[in-house]
Formats: sequence, C-alpha cells, structure tokens
Amino acid sequence: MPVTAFKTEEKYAYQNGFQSYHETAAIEDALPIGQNSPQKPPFGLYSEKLSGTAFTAPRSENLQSWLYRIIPSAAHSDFTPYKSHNSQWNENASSSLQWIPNQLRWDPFDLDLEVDWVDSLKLVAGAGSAALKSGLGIFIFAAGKDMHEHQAFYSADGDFLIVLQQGVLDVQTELGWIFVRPNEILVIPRGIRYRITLPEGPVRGYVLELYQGHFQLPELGPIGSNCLANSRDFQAPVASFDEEVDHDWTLVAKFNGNLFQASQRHTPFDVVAWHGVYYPYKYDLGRFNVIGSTSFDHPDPSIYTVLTAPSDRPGTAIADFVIFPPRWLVMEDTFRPPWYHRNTISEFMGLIQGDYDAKTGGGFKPAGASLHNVMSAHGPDANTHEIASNTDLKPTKIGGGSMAFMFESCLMLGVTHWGLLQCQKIQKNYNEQSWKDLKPHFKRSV
Ligand SMILES: O=C(O)Cc1cc(O)ccc1O
Ligand SMILES: [Fe+2]
Repeated sequence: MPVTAFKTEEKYAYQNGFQSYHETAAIEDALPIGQNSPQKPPFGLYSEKLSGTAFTAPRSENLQSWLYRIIPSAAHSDFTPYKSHNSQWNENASSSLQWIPNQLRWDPFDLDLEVDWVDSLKLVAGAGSAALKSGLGIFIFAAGKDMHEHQAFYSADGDFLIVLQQGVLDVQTELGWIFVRPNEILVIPRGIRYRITLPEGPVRGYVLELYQGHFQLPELGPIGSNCLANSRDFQAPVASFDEEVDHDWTLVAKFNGNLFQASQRHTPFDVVAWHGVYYPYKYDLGRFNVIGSTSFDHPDPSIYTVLTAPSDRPGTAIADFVIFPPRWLVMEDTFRPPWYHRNTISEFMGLIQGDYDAKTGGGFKPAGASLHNVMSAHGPDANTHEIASNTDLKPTKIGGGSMAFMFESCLMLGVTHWGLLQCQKIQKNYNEQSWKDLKPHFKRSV
C-alpha cells in the first residue's frame, strides 16, 4: 500500500482510517527510507519498535509501529511502587472482585477535583487476569487536575478504551497529540505513554481496559461495505515532539493491576517520526451510522457495535463497545424498547448524556451505570412497559441529545469493593424500582 509521510507544524492534525498504515514525521525526512533500522537513522535519532502483537501474529492481526526518537524508552531507573494519593492502587485488582447475580445500578459517580488522571482511575468491575492476558477491567474516572508537568503514564495490562462523559481531555502521547471532546472516545493501546491535562476543568467517564487482543471494527455481513462506524472516521495523531532534554520525569506504569514509578532524565515525548499500525486513535460517536428495523420487531443491539474485541469463538466477544445514538423508530405492531431478556453475555451500561429508552422511570442517569451480569434478568422498567405497550406507533425520533453505551462481555463480571461499597453509589432499590410494579395482563379469554 503506498503511503505518504505526513508533515505538519500543527499540534492537532490527524490521519484518518481504522488500523490504516500511517507514516508521519514532524521534521521532513526524519523517517528512514526503505528500511526500519539504518545504522545511523536520520538526524541522529534512535529506532525503536513497539509491538502490539506477537512478532509472529498473522499479517491480518499484526500491529506494530516503528518510532524514531531522541532517546530510547529504555533509559529510565528501576521501577518502585507508585506513591499514590489513592489507596485503590497497589492492591491486585482482580483479587478483590466479587461475583453476584443481582442487577446493579449506580447513581452518577462524583466528580473529584483533587486528583489527576492516574489517581482518578477506579476499577469497578472486571474479569480474568492482566497477567494471563485474558479478560477486561472496567474503570470509572473522575479527575480535576492535570497530570504533573513531567509525568507520563502507560498501562502494560491492556488497551484503554476511554468513554468521556464530561469535560475535554488534552492528551499528549508518544505518537502525537489528541484532543478529546464530549461524545468522542479515545483508544490508547497497551504500552503507549501519555500525559493528560484538562484544559476545560473536571472530567469524568468510563474506561474499558482490554487485557487480551485489540479492538476491531465489527463485521458488517449483509449490511454491506459501509455503515455503523466507518473506518475513515477514526483519527490517529501526527508525530509531534518536545525537544527539552535535561529534566527529571516520572514514568508511571500500570502492571498487573499495580502502579509503579520510575524516573528518567529526558522527556518520553521525543518521537520525531513514526510509522505503523499500532497507535492511539479517537472516534466521534456522532459519526456512527445507525442501522435499524424498518418493518417490525426490535433487533439485537449488536447492530450498534462500534468496536469489538473477539474471543477465540467466532461471533463471541471478550468486549463489545455498543452505543445507543439518537435514531428513528418506525417499527409497526412492535413493543419498541428492548425486550425483557436474560443473556449469557454480561452487560455493563453507562450514560454519557440524556435518557435511555429502556429506563424512563428515572434512576439511570448520566455519569451513572448499571450491570446486568450473565443471566441476570432485566428489561424495560414498569413505567416504560406501560408507555410502550400503549403508545401510538407513529415514526418517532428517540434519544435526541442522548448517548447511552454498553460494554458487553462473554465473561462473567466481578465487582470490586470500591464498586459495591466504597463508592457509595449503588442504588439500594434498583430492582424494586424497575420491575416490582409490573402487573399481570394475562386473560385466559379475550
Ligand atoms: O439491556 C439493555 O438495556 C441493553 C439492550 C438493548 C437492546 O436494544 C437490546 C438488548 C439489550 O440487552
Ligand atoms: Fe440487556
């Protein structure tokens, strides 16, 4: 595939395409031509390879990038346990999980003005093990402070899919800058170092950390070659580097659920040029092209899948990221909201803004969450059932200004002590409030 090196002085320029091969150089001619590791790379840079898959992963799955930087990443001190303000860390997350079949719902998580990105992350639920590279973790974040001017963070545990609920994120990554606005998501693959500042104040949202594999676009099957999230709407940064050399930096690493820190006397943001397919990217959820039923019945929510991380079983995901954007409902003779159901897949939901059509009785609020675990029965609350089974079925636009989302997993999700107790957001009466008032309408004779 022919590629053109991208050169720009602009901080926020992007290259478009999902897992496209990108080349970018902040200084013209900084990329070696025709080879990856010349004896002397251009401008006295070092070549460094960043592998997101095994060297021998099939070509179709192989994700790696070549970085041309001022000092190799290896030049840092030994790691020691991270000195955090947040006692959540330095306890192995997966060991604190509890598995319970209750339907769970959380009130909006509080903003926290006192902490930065690193200290804001709270594991709420998860499955599997980062050490075994299997499963996922779900975090809530709420931060009010910039990361320290000379601090960078990376996770060795997995890819971060960041769903911003409030505020904006200014993210300096090794591979360039990304500015994340409301209703956008950001994916930062395993290992990539970054620093987050908050130019417009407090931020809040959700993170899915994928311990195994990487996100892909879902297959489109009979839908054809377009729709849902289109490849060209995924945006990767262009190379951008800081030249400052002689300063102490702290590098914070998340490694099997624990945080560590190391020091180095050079900036981690010194990548002058890079090429490859392993890079951070953002996507505006407003660009999702929604497909739906134009005849009758409520289709499976898989038609709203933005990204999927497959397991070894075809069609079964370790994690799906699914959204519920504003859309027209036109189905005839149909109970239009989601059906009542029990699912072998676990469903963690969040709300970025607005309302969610299955829960009109209140209680599912922006910045809140719910968890319907494997086979935990759920569906529209009594209020929604009452309205939807009696309403006049004219074409209706739902969700104007709304965006709910779901992290689905084939794995059973455990909930952390923080999620169940410490956050103090679990609604005591979720089950009763939603389904206790469902009345029998059964009549043997009509
Ligand atoms: O439970 C939920 O609210 C999520 C959901 C939505 C939908 O349209 C169909 C199934 C489903 O699990
Ligand atoms: Fe569901």
